[in-house]
Amino acid sequence: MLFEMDPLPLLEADAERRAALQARIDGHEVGVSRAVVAPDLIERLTGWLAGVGRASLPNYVALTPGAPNAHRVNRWDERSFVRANYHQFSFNPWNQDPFDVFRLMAPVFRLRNLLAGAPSEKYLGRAPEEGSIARMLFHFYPAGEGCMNLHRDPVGPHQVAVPLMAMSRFGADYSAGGLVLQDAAGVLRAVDAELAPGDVVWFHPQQPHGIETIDPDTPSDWLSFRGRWSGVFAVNKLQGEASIADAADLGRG
Ligand SMILES: O=C(O)CCC(=O)C(=O)O
Ligand SMILES: [Fe+2]
Repeated sequence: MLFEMDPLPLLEADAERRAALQARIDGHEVGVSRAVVAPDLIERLTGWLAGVGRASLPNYVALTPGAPNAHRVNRWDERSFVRANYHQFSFNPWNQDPFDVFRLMAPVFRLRNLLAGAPSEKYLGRAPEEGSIARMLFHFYPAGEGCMNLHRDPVGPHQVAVPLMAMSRFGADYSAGGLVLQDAAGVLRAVDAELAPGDVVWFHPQQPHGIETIDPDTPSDWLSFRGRWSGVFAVNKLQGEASIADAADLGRG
């Protein structure tokens, strides 16, 4: 169900290619950019995050200017617009880290902005723009319990396409559940089997999507870090801002 996209540098350089890509995304087709980050680097990054996840006390940190990067555990947290079970590791552009994640992920954030008609570096500076900032979020869905309800994300000047990075291997790290997207005919389709760590899928924010429970028959263990990682290239409003609409939870599908 995925279509292969032009390489990111070609898309960044060519408005016509971007328009053709966005037309397919608007039609609820799902594109994929292959090997945006090398798999061995993904493995080092997720290994580091798992260590942070085991050793740090999880916290809910409000998104305010200068907020720290954070590790949060979300277990059906009613404060979330979309109900889910996962570890979240959030990175804000004003903080630095050993992997230089915003430099590593910059080509994806730039294309995300250009598709939305925004300057390529928007939201990536040290200060918020329109009350919003780019955030690199790493989500870990533990086997046995990790999931996210089906939902639609808002469309606006900040986004017309959502990029998500695969960071685990279907069939090796887990063998059931994962990312599902509703196609134009209304059928839910699983895509993880078609992805390798470091691949990025691009889809329309209003296209219903979610994470089906990872290996639902496995006893869950929030500290083993057996399960599924993904990378989310987000633009989020700061606490108290109304500039961006909220996501809409569609339940368990
Ligand atoms: O964690 C994922 O891969 C999906 C995240 C998502 O859809 C969202 O945060 O809106
Ligand atoms: Fe989403």
